[in-house]
Amino acid sequence: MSSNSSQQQQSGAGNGVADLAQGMNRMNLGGDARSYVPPHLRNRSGAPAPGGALRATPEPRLLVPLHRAGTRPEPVVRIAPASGSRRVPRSVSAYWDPRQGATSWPPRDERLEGSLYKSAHVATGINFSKYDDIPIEASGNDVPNGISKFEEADLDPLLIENIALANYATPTPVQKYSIPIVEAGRDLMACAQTGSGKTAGFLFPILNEMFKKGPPAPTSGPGGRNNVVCPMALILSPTRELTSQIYDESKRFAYRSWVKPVVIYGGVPMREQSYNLSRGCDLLVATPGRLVDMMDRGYVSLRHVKYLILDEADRMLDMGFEPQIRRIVEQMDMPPLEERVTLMFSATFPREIQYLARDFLGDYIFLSVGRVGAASENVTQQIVEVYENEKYDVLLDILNTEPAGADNLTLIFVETKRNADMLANYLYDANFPAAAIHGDRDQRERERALYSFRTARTPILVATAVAARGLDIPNVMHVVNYDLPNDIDDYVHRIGRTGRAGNTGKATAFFAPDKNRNIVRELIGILRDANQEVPEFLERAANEYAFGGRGGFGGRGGGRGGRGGRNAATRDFRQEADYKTYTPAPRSAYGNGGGWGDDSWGPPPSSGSYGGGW
Ligand SMILES: Nc1ncnc2c1ncn2[C@@H]1O[C@H](COP(=O)(O)OP(=O)(O)OP(=O)(O)O)[C@@H](O)[C@H]1O
Repeated sequence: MSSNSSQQQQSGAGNGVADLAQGMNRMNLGGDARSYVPPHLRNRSGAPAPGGALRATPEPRLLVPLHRAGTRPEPVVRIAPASGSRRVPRSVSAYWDPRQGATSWPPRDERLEGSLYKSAHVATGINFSKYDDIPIEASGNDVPNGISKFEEADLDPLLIENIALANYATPTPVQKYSIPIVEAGRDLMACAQTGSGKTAGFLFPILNEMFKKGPPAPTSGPGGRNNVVCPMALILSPTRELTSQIYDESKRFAYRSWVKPVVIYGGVPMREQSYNLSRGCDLLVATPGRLVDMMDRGYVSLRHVKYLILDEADRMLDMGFEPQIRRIVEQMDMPPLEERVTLMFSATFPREIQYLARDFLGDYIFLSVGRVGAASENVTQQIVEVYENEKYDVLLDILNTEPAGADNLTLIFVETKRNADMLANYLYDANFPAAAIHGDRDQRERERALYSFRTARTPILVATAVAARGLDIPNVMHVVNYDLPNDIDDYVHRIGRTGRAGNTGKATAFFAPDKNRNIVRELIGILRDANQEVPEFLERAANEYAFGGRGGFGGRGGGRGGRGGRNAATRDFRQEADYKTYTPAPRSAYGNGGGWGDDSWGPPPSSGSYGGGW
């Protein structure tokens, strides 16, 4: 491609056994964890003797962070030598010389590699190469050429090694372009289908730049404070689980480098997170609410941020999050947009959000892989007409016909937290081991539910929209929309929990004619775009809705695919004729029916028409 606008789960009472067993495991772990003293802290006063009696962990004090203010970074031992471990205690400065760059890498650690690279990787499926057939459009000024292989990019040798360890042979389309775009120092708004590798699409280029450029020169902390951590890259994402997943991915690719990723999110005590921060943080992965808390308490400063990434960017700029994002980006100490690289990624980018996003981006490149807001063609979609009172029976039929199991995890979406708990309980009582995840469960319960789903102890997970975006869970073969969402983009993200990385999957949606007519036209658009069958009852419902005087086709903004549709056909809204004069509809006219806030903060919806939280 050349330049210039180129075409180119609460476990209910029923599932208590699995939860209890796991809870006990955790309790044991917790006890061990409290007695454990890292080797480099042993022999300090107050530390228990190895094997000694448990004692309460003292409130961790802030240690001197990597980017200590006012001095050169002190050698900070990042990996403590455990007896019998092959890890060698070395300081960061032993691997990084400001004049020569990386001088050597720490030795490989097979045990660590085993946990970093084996457990999380989803095998790429038969349709992986088909990603190459998806049309790519990159628009903006001076669009850099894409790459076709990782080797073509000027990647740091350590990153290449880590990519090989992850078994990534070829870049996905979004990665082919994001790498050179970031290398050219450009801002990016990237829209690509669910499961198509967007996470690596932003991690690879920012880690690459960080590996090459090294840590920033230390400067004084705000107000002369020197115990504030100043990450060089900040990744924001809407949910705790997704944030945690991105952190895991960043550890894989930052392996053996000087870059230390840290994760912070709500729902868990701050103490451990602030302790982790105090040990140095170069790449921070956060939910907005917890980040604001940490900044207000003076743990974090953003003044060294060179790379700002909004994953699920359309969600991050939606009404529930926008005020926090503005605060973080515009009202704290983050460098202005000319002095940082800002990247936004999602599978959906409504026009209104593209409009808003301009406030955070410089002269950005818009990259779309396939149609903006389209569902992955790797997911076979089936829509079933079911009235509310029939849903449970139809679900049992499905589960009896296609039993969920270790290789066939089934994810069921419902609209309300209460229904999530109730349905999981009913299923459990009917001998279908199910867990539930939603925003009213505490974080430990949420993690337990997700863990028991991933490990197929409960191969059915009933979820609210909290699990709709970004989660990459191997072997999710079937997504059931027990309740359809009010927002078509939520539908696209939900069904995108299956059919990932070139694998195929199946999605079944219960269309309730009495409730779901508001998204019928957009749903038809999604089905057609993905070459799926459109059932006759849907066409009929669309016609009835159109002539029933209920706001006309498409509801908000004229419907998908039409001029002015939310995910406009013309993709980059800057290419539309009315771009200069365009002003979005009042914010109350759109948004996300699924919920609000980062589930640790945020105002409740002011309008009764929304889903009432995750
Ligand atoms: N180049 C690659 N080669 C092989 N597998 C890859 C490659 N890039 C990503 N993957 C794998 O593809 C899966 C999906 O990637 P990822 O979670 O980044 O998708 P996504 O586009 O962010 O999806 P979503 O829109 O749902 O957030 C992951 O299991 C990841 O490990």
